[in-house]
Amino acid sequence: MKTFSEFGLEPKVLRAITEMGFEESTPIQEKAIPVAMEGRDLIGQAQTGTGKTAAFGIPLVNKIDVKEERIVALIMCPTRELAIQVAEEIEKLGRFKGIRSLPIYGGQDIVKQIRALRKRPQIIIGTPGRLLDHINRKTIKLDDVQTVILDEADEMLDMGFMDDIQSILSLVPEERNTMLFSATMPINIQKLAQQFLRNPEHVSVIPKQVSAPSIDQAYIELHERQKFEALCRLIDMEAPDLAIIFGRTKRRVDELAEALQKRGYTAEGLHGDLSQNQRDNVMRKFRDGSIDVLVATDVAARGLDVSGVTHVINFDLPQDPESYVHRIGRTGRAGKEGAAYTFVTPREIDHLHFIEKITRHRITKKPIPSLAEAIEGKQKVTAERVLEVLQGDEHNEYRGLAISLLEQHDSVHLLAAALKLLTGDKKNVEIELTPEDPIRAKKRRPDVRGSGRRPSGAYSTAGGARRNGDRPYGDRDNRGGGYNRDRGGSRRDGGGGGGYRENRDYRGRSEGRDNRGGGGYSRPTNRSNEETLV
Ligand SMILES: Nc1ncnc2c1ncn2[C@@H]1O[C@H](COP(=O)(O)OP(=O)(O)OP(=O)(O)O)[C@@H](O)[C@H]1O
Ligand SMILES: [Mg+2]
Repeated sequence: MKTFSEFGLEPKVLRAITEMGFEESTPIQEKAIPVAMEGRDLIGQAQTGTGKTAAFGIPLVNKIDVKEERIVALIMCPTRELAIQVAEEIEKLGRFKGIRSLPIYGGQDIVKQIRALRKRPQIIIGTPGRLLDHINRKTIKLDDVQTVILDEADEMLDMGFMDDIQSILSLVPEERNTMLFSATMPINIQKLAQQFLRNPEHVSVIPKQVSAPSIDQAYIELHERQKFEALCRLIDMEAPDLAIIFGRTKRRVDELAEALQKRGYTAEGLHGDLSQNQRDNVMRKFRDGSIDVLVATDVAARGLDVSGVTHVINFDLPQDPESYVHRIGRTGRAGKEGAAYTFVTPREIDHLHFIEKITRHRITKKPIPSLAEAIEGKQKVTAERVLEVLQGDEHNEYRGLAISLLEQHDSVHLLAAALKLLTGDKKNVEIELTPEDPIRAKKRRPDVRGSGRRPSGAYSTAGGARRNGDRPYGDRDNRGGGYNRDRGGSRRDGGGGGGYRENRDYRGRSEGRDNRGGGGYSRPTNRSNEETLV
């Protein structure tokens, strides 16, 4: 691997990279940085968590003149959280140079954004909808833009941003450098690239597996009603530093976060029905460790980079293999190890095997953790905490008390009692979640079924293995069309007792949109997508 000093970057940029703790470039960076520095258009593909942001961020920050008072670069991202995250990374990279960058996204006060724009940022990082708003209000001018970057391009198209992206790109001067990053290269991305990129260099890191090898993948087969108990045991057993739990719908996420809180875990939910402020708060708390479990819909599956995420748990099986790869890719980032667990109900087993086939990775079956394993896990954490305190000297003030207690009691008993107190008893709150319908594999087109063939051609690389150029699930415009989700209603728990009672209370579900599989949902074209979609 190359060190960053070999790219011929400015000393100030190099210094920023060093301060960020990057020593060697990642494979995608090694390939992409020289191409970008030559000013060539680029299409980039690489596995999750391998530093794509810096792959375009470093050459971008390197080439911008700090004296510039106009917007010279535009980065488009699918979600607000990603815009914020990418902006933070750009900010860090450009610190010593004094580069001014600004995230622009829906849900944030537009007047505040207009004020921030007066500080003459050189780089704008935005979601397409809100960007277009500013362009129409003439508060953002693209006449001087020399570099455009599309991050998570396939996701942006899936979210219905094609029209917006086209409008935006057609306003940028043709004489420019364009870079497109995408996990997959479906036909609509290829068309977009043909339309807006000039003789692009394909920069891809082709992995044997689609997902990062540093992620240990397992699944647990269980019934819907066993999921919550299994989740608590799994968390206790594994004692994650930080965990992300994915639920299928917004309702699911809300219920799950609340249920976990009732059991004494520090968990919060993240989905698109929360206000921007709430979303920012949850993300901040998760990043600084004041909560250690984030329960999320697929809104958190793409691109989000929180260091210290040791576990991803798919409480509900994801809709498609691609979503699976992105969800589990929230752990095992930047060369670290991670564990991914997926809950699968018996009726969903076929779907899981399909995910295995497309991702070309075997997912190991594991049993539901036993109560004993859960308790053991919790006890281990307590013991570790005690031993950690022992390292310091803050416990010295308890020595007197310890001595006097030991004079009266047996040492083992005494320590056991203290450990019990520290471990805390699980709050035995009865929890009921509204059951979700199982995911069922759609009837696949015969040419795709079971083929699992390797992709070929320049366009089908990393992500191609998943997609295979074809769409195993049909067109994503109506993703979910084949699942039973689009009944427009769902069973609701009748409450009472330990199990589920069906009272056939069907209700309309806006949550369906979390997975873009809800009833009657088709690709939106309105500009407030990023506010409503996930
Ligand atoms: N050369 C490097 N050395 C060490 N860490 C790095 C390096 N480059 C990037 N990182 C860190 O790796 C993490 C993942 O990077 P990033 O978010 O850019 O991944 P990504 O490829 O965009 O992933 P995704 O596909 O999920 O969007 C970040 O925390 C980033 O700071
Ligand atoms: Mg990314």
